[in-house]
Amino acid sequence: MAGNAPNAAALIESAKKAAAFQAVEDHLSPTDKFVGIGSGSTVVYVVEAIAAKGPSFSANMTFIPTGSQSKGLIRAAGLRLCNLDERPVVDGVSVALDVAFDGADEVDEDLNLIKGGGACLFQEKLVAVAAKKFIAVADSRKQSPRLCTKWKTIPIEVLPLAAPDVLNRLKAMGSPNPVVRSGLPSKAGECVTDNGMWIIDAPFPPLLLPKDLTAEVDGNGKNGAWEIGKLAEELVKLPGIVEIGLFHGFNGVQAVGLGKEFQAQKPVAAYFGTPSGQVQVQNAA
Ligand SMILES: O=C(CO)[C@H](O)[C@H](O)COP(=O)(O)O
Repeated sequence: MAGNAPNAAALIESAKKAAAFQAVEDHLSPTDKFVGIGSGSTVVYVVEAIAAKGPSFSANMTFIPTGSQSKGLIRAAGLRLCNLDERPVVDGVSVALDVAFDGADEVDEDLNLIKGGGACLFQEKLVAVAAKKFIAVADSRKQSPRLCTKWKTIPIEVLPLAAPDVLNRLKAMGSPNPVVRSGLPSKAGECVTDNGMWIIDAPFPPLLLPKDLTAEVDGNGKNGAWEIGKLAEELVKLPGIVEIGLFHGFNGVQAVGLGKEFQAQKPVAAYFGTPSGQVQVQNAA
């Protein structure tokens, strides 16, 4: 019956679906009020999983999108939509999202992420940091010990006017061949984000974790090796860069202890579907 065996693409789709359904089952509580919905092909199944719970489950929930694809998914599923800047303000502060679900391009062993393969990284980061709890969903190809191992470039959202200077600066920082992402095959010219910006894909050698640093290896890029936090710090300082696709630092649970609510970029858990139908969960330590 080999002719009836699912092909590789179908196995990947079912892996994404399994991860999304399990993540929703484990992390979406019936009492949640505000829920972030990310972008990409795996998040489609997150919305499917929520819709499958029936209208009464989500009747008191409001869904916050990370871009136009995500907005369309929320609307098509008949869920209540609210833009990030339109959520209620209590005691002078916009209410936190109870949970946000999003895909990822690569996830390292400390739950740092590369995002932006779908060019939605800026709003994705805004939604992630507005959530008490951020959950990543992916298929197991995205699991990696260090970022820039499998997904070899960091997506960077830039003001178009600044792109030539940012490209030069990235080269000076050790990125061998950063390029402005093309919109082809669907759009001639550059890929334009939901925010009217461009994306630069900047290759870097595998990124170090703080625990990789030693007296000999300080992770500041001088020997080509950047530690994630140091690289992120340098990149966001560059004029013209609007946001970067590195999600790093601490997660929502740690943020409360640090008094840094609304600054947590990392997920508290990542769900990976495998081609064999299993779901592997990587929880924050
Ligand atoms: O960051 C993203 C878009 O900017 C996506 O979440 C990421 O590219 C993963 O997408 P997919 O689920 O299709 O693999």
